[in-house]
Amino acid sequence: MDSFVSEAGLVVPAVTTEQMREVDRVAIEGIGPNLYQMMENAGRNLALSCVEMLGEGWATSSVVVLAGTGGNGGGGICAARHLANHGGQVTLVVSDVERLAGVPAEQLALFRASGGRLAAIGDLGTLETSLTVDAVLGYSLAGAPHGAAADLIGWMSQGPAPVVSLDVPSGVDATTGEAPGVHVRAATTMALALPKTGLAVDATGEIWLADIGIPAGVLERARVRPPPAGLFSKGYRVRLSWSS
Ligand SMILES: NC(=O)C1=CN([C@@H]2O[C@H](COP(=O)(O)OP(=O)(O)OC[C@H]3O[C@@H](n4cnc5c(N)ncnc54)[C@H](OP(=O)(O)O)[C@@H]3O)[C@@H](O)[C@H]2O)[C@@H](O)CC1
Ligand SMILES: [K+]
Repeated sequence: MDSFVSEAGLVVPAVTTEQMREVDRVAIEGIGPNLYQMMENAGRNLALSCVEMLGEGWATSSVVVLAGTGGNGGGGICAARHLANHGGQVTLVVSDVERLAGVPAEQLALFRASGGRLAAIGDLGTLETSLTVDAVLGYSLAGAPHGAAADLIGWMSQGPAPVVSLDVPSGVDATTGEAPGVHVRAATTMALALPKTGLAVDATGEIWLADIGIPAGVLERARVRPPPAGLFSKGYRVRLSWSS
């Protein structure tokens, strides 16, 4: 079993998709955090990672955010809003705007009010990007990517710009690390709450773990080991490495 270790040497337990789904269920159906809170923390941490990856003068670089129709997409749309709010040159492309619903759809309404640019998937060929955010598919990947999601993955693979993936590189199975079809090769992957067992693969690139505010009591109720105390003592994102 691959273990994930912080730069301070703390061993962080990894979870399968099923375990993460149970954590989400306990949080959303129980005492919280609710999906709005978790997605906001995810998106804000992702925006901060983008700013750090682009460095000084980040706001003059073009950022393309590719979002799918579910929670992964919602986190990407949220990050796009935060970047646009701070003056970034952000272009958002959603795989299928009509299929957005619930909290992800509300994230899009917020993005539209941010002044960021929403482009159609047909405009992909015209887009320039210095950094691409991969928020297409998360841990609910079901089979080989198809349709618009596959098109977005293909677009990311053909360009030189680095890709930062939210939670898991799109097309990679969050439990096994296998890719049933096309998948993203990320420069960086920002995992949410806990590393997934499927992240111990090269497609992940650098692994960062973002805290999205889930208390230890919720993890314990989901029968998942909480991360070691002090893991986030220096901030909401920590770099992890894995050793097979
Ligand atoms: N606490 C947390 O951890 C939080 C986690 N969060 C994030 O949510 C993510 C999980 O969200 P999720 O369950 O909505 O699914 P997600 O992975 O976004 O997929 C969405 C859609 O993709 C599609 N699709 C699937 N397979 C496909 C294929 N082969 N080829 C093409 N399309 C395919 C399918 O759409 P459909 O086919 O039904 O139209 C499906 O509905 C998780 O990874 C994390 O990033 C945040 O919400 C914050 C809190
Ligand atoms: K992703």
